Amino acid sequence: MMKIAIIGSGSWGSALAKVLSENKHDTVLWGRKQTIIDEINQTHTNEKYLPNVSLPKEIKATTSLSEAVSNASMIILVVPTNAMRQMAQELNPLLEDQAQAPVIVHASKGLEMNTQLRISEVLTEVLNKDNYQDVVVLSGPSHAEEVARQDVTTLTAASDNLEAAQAVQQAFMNRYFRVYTNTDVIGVELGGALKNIIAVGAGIISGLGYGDNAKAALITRGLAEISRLGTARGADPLTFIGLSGVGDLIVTCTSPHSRNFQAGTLIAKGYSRAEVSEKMFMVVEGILTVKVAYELAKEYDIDMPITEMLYLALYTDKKISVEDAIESLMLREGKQEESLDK
Ligand SMILES: NC(=O)C1=CN([C@@H]2O[C@H](COP(=O)(O)OP(=O)(O)OC[C@H]3O[C@@H](n4cnc5c(N)ncnc54)[C@H](OP(=O)(O)O)[C@@H]3O)[C@@H](O)[C@H]2O)C=CC1
Ligand SMILES: O=C(CO)COP(=O)(O)O
Repeated sequence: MMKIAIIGSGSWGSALAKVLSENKHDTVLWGRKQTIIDEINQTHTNEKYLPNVSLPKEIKATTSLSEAVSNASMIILVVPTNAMRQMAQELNPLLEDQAQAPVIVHASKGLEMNTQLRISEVLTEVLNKDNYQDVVVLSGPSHAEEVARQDVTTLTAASDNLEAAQAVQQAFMNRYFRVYTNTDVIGVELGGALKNIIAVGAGIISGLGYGDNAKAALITRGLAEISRLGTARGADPLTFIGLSGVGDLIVTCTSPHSRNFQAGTLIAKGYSRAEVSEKMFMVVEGILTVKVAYELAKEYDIDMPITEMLYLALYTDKKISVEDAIESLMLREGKQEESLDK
């Protein structure tokens, strides 16, 4: 058993802390809001982010980053993608004097705005490489609410160093939480980040009353465009038919638990991007990732028609209605079906 620090006491950080504590690890959960930290310590709940869940009383919560990471063998970052750089900068000096360099894990899903970097790229860019062992990505179809009630869940731990991925696998595995390893970090991170875009689209078509045919079309063609961009960025195409690809697409595009899906239903009701962000108090990564993916698609000259339509609807004043966007997707030139070329 080891000390594991979880950085981020939102839905996913709290659910992961619950799993690790149930696995008897010395689990410390860091968050920036004293009220939430006090609630976790005193009533063993986090009603804002994980309602109606009893957390193990052994979880120690703190607002002190140095207390959280001191002597931790594993540090798991679970803050929104665009807070990762800042968190890594704050972690850097705290890792200087550790007796043993920790494994760094992240379990978030997005691409950094402005730099277009994957989260592991941000972490390796910022963290002093002498002060940590490896970076591991934990991803896959896993709603926090379901993990918290011990529903059967499968994930992927990916790292360039298989042994580091195996360490994460061992820390988390139990009768309801099964972890596979993978060495395709690029594919696992891109699958997790880009599926959020398609989940926003799924929420939109559901909100507009389209049926299961449309949903299946969106998931399948969404997977095709995720795979095209992913392989152009160096991912193994097979990764996209794994847990962090099609697995996560299925879970987020078909579930009302998904915040990205919920955001899509609000867009279908006519709310603007700013209004949706305001109404959803939890992080909706897909709305930001649309912009980054659109820019990458242009840069790499990749056809990503669903992403492009969402970008036009959310980020431009073209005033394209969702119905018009769907019609224009449907009426594009007829094509031959294949997964990677067009
Ligand atoms: N929820 C889920 O089921 C899953 C989520 N994920 C991914 O995990 C990541 C986190 O999501 P999730 O936990 O659900 O998000 P939530 O919205 O539930 O929680 C976000 C957490 O991040 C904190 N936070 C926000 N901004 C900052 C910042 N600038 N610096 C430090 N902390 C900050 C919030 O703190 P505060 O309360 O102080 O604002 C809160 O604790 C996302 O990338 C998401 O895609 C992955 C798998 C499953
Ligand atoms: O990534 C998730 C499940 O695997 C959670 O998705 P949402 O952020 O859309 O809720």
